[in-house]
Amino acid sequence: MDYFALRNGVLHAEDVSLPAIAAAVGTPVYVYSRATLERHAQVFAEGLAGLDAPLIAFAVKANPNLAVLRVLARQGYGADVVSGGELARALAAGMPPERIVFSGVGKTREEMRQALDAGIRQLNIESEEEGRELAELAAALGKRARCVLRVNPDVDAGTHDKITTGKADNKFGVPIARARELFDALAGLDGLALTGVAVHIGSQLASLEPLEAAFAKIGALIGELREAGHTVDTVDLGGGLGVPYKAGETYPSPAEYGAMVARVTKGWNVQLVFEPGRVIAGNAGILLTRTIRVKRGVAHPFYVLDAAMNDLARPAMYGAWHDIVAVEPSGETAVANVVGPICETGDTFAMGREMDALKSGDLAVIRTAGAYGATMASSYNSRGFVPEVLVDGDKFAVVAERLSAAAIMDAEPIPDWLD
Ligand SMILES: Cc1ncc(COP(=O)(O)O)c(C=O)c1O
Ligand SMILES: N[C@@H](CCCC[NH3+])C(=O)O
Repeated sequence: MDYFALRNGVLHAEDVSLPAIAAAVGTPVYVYSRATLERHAQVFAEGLAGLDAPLIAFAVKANPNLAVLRVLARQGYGADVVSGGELARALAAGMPPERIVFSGVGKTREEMRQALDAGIRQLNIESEEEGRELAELAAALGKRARCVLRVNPDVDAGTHDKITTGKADNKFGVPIARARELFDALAGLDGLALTGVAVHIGSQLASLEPLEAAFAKIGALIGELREAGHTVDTVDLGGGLGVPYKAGETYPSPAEYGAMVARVTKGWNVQLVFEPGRVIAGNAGILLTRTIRVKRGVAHPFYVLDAAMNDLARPAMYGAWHDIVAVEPSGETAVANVVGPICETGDTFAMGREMDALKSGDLAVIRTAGAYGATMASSYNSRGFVPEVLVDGDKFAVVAERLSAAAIMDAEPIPDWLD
């Protein structure tokens, strides 16, 4: 069921018409559907129903909005965080520390301390140096840091190069071949309780095969570590499930993913942790925008939107496709270039795209923008930060205010010695 659907010719988010949101909040604006977030959270959890009490930790980087996190916390979700800021958000949204895991290749000492103070479930350590620093810090605080070792299985996830994380030359994790040696070095340290492994090979995966290949390598590693006398009670399988960005595309379902995981992890006898991001939030959000100008081009017209690459970076950054549709489609289609107003040629959402015809003033929607959308926004060209709205049935609320260019200027003092 699509909670972003036409009703009497007008696109709605659940029971709220998008023109009503545009009138109240202005554009561009991200709009999230609570019902969609909840359904995705439930479908993902149901996909894992064959497993013994897995921990599902939403990858906060995908959508760190506090209201969104609160919705997921209410679904029993925990959080996968990668910075002190994300940790603070997960806690503020009501995620219990025992459901929070901390990933990331460059945790600072201060962030480690924050994690220890909060008493989170585990830190996923990514190097020997990090493990030693954490051990020393925890011991000094009279604690033992619960942690797992993130390994790099050298598996090609078959996704965009910039979001592949499990190939040998990527910065993430430690080479799987060194895992045993690092367990030998770290597991005995006073300040550490190193009792598991983590793996995450990339994002927007279109196939389960690379995941299965990576998980099989983890299975072999568990045997090797246990044989060497180490405890392995936790395995964090990361996130990565892709979602359709084009109408009609299909991706592996959470049920297929869960069945594969159940088959591969049979007999592991560990607590499994999952870190889904995009599959939960991606199709739970859209970017609502207004057409500022329709400009004649050589081959195709340019539709200049009031949303730009600073609001949604994915097309400029990865050449990513997002469907773009009119909020009140006239039934006419056109072939157009869809761009933002920023002074970069890369500020382009689509080139030569057959789509709903738009004229100046028309509202349009960029779909599948609930993950890695607002969270990657900037204020480039001094456009301010895009606001966010959460819809719940027939009501909606601003859950992130527009941070205006003026508000940003307020945080930029000019030193008096420049006078
Ligand atoms: C460690 C880690 N876990 C989880 C995720 C979430 O990935 P996705 O949004 O593809 O599920 C990411 C991002 O790729 C990540 O780096
Ligand atoms: N930002 C990326 C995903 C990165 C995943 C982070 N590990 C995207 O929009 O597709």
